Amino acid sequence: MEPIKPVNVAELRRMREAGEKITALTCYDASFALLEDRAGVDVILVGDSLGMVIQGGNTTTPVTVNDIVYHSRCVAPHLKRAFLVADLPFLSYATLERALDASQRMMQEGGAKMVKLEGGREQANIVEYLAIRGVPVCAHLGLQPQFIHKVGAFKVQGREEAAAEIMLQDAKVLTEAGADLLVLECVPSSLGKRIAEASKVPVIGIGAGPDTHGQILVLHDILNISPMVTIGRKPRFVQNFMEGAPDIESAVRAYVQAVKTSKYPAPEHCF
Ligand SMILES: Nc1nc(=O)c2c([nH]1)NC[C@@H]1CN(c3ccc(C(=O)N[C@@H](CCC(=O)O)C(=O)O)cc3)CN21
Ligand SMILES: CC(C)C(=O)C(=O)O
Ligand SMILES: [Mg+2]
Repeated sequence: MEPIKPVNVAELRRMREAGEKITALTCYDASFALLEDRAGVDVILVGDSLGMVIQGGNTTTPVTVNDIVYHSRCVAPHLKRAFLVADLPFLSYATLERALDASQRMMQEGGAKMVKLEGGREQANIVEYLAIRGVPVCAHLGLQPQFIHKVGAFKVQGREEAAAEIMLQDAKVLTEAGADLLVLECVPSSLGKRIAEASKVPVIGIGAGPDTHGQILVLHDILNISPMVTIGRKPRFVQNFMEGAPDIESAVRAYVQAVKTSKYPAPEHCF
């Protein structure tokens, strides 16, 4: 049997070039790390969404660096192939020094291979500061849940042409600063397509339409057990992959297959 080749930044770029969709999913513990890795998920994110699906809050604001490090440590040792990304939580990258300290912990203690941070061109100096020191960075544009208390609600971003232009430029500035990956959340499909085509690095979408280079969803959402879908309102981009699946691993495999074959997202999941 051939040894398993771990996914890295170069492999993600190759997949984009080859037109192979990148599959990504959040994960917070060992059992699901083993399951997702086995199911062929390419990118695994220890997301600050854990504030909602693990801690039961309404926002990601209370999540700390310790929380992400703890869950990354639960996940990292069990991945043979998947590429592990850790979210930098609220205010953990408010200064260059804090961003570097938090990233050091994510990589050295948590075992993450990349950190993710929210925001546009205003974060470029932080992205550069990390990238030139060997910290791979994923930038996160569109809906930025860490801005919920300033914005008031989780809603679609970049609907106006002026806002779309700014986001396109942000993507360019962030990749020029050294970002190796982009997450694009809750934007019209037309803007998802424009940013994906213009970007020099792979773009992974969530509610960003079918034309990004990959898709990411929150694990508990595809299993239909997150408070947001059972108690609250289900976001448009969420699909329940437990429907028709005999068990959890089959549901995760169905998600991977649906992304790889571009069956997900369907028009009803897009803005
Ligand atoms: N369980 C879970 N799933 C997620 O996808 C998720 C989290 N938690 N926590 C962090 C953020 C918050 N996210 C959200 C939360 C709500 C909507 C939402 O209700 N969106 C409306 C948009 C309405 C509009 O502007 O038109 C929707 O209908 O999808 C979207 C993303 C995505 N992330
Ligand atoms: C939804 C993804 C992109 C995320 O940032 C998270 O899970 O925290
Ligand atoms: Mg997040």
